[in-house]
Amino acid sequence: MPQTKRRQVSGKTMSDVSLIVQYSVGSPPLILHRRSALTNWQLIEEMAKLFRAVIMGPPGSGKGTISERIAHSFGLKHLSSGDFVRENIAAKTEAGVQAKTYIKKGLLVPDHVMTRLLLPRLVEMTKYSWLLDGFPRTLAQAEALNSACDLDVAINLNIPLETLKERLRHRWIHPPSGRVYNMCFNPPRVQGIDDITGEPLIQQEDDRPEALVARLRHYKDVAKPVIDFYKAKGILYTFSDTETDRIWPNISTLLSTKIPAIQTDARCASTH
Ligand SMILES: Nc1ncnc2c1ncn2[C@@H]1O[C@H](COP(=O)(O)OP(=O)(O)OP(=O)(O)O)[C@@H](O)[C@H]1O
Ligand SMILES: Nc1nc2c(ncn2[C@@H]2O[C@H](COP(=O)(O)OP(=O)(O)O)[C@@H](O)[C@H]2O)c(=O)[nH]1
Repeated sequence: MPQTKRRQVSGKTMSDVSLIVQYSVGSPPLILHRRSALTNWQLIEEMAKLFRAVIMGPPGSGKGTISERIAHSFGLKHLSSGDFVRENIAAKTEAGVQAKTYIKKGLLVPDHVMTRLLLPRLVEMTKYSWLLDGFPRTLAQAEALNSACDLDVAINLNIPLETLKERLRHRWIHPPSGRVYNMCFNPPRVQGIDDITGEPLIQQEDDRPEALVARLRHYKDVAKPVIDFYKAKGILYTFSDTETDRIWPNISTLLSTKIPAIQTDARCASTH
């Protein structure tokens, strides 16, 4: 698992060896004394509780930007539904071919195609902690996800309409990778050019203010039941502000209380 680096301390016998488990980048390492190899390995597997979260919010609310910060600071895998869709389209999988027909028309991919495309990818991630960005967008997707795994946290970004319009007016993307820039907030090194590949950036048609109002109306309709679903589960955390840099410390504080809490539980278990 990416945030859980295990290494054995050398120079000791197998029955005496300690394991150092680091749950997240920068977190204090948890040292486990290995009295009996088999039982403690089993214990460690149980203790290595994985962290699973989703991030929701309207277009332009900063899901991608904040997900990158979370992934970087807490060592979680950032799973983007948009990236999965693009990968499947590029690989011409059956779900990818179907998804492409909807995306070309500027539509959301239907739930059954989206879950067929995404859930197998989550199965590949069973050993990792992750943050899922862009899924679920509908109640049907939230229910499908719920039957596949237990979530620890659902982050909900609540950003004023005028801020969304302003951000998307300045959003430029690199379509093959999904990399996102903003001419004010995080501009590319050379205007209109992707930093990594040197390829041209584009502005999406549906980031125009006229298109955004319709997208937002649709978002509100489909997101409300998802938000209610996570609220009822007691895992919903909503953040409201106009600036990512002001939201970020609050999200960071929330996650640092959640991720070490798992570590503390594990430490208790190791002493019994
Ligand atoms: N959970 C989903 N359900 C349905 N369609 C999806 C989902 N996730 C992605 N898609 C499809 O893939 C496309 C690209 O997704 P991506 O999240 O990268 O961009 P987006 O829709 O412009 O999101 P945002 O503006 O919120 O960043 C979407 O426009 C949509 O057609
Ligand atoms: N001005 C400004 N732009 C931001 C801020 N946070 C994110 N952005 C930009 O706003 C746009 C939308 O952010 P993004 O992360 O793509 O949002 P998403 O659609 O929810 O994934 C991108 O161009 C970001 O670079 C912010 O606090 N201020």
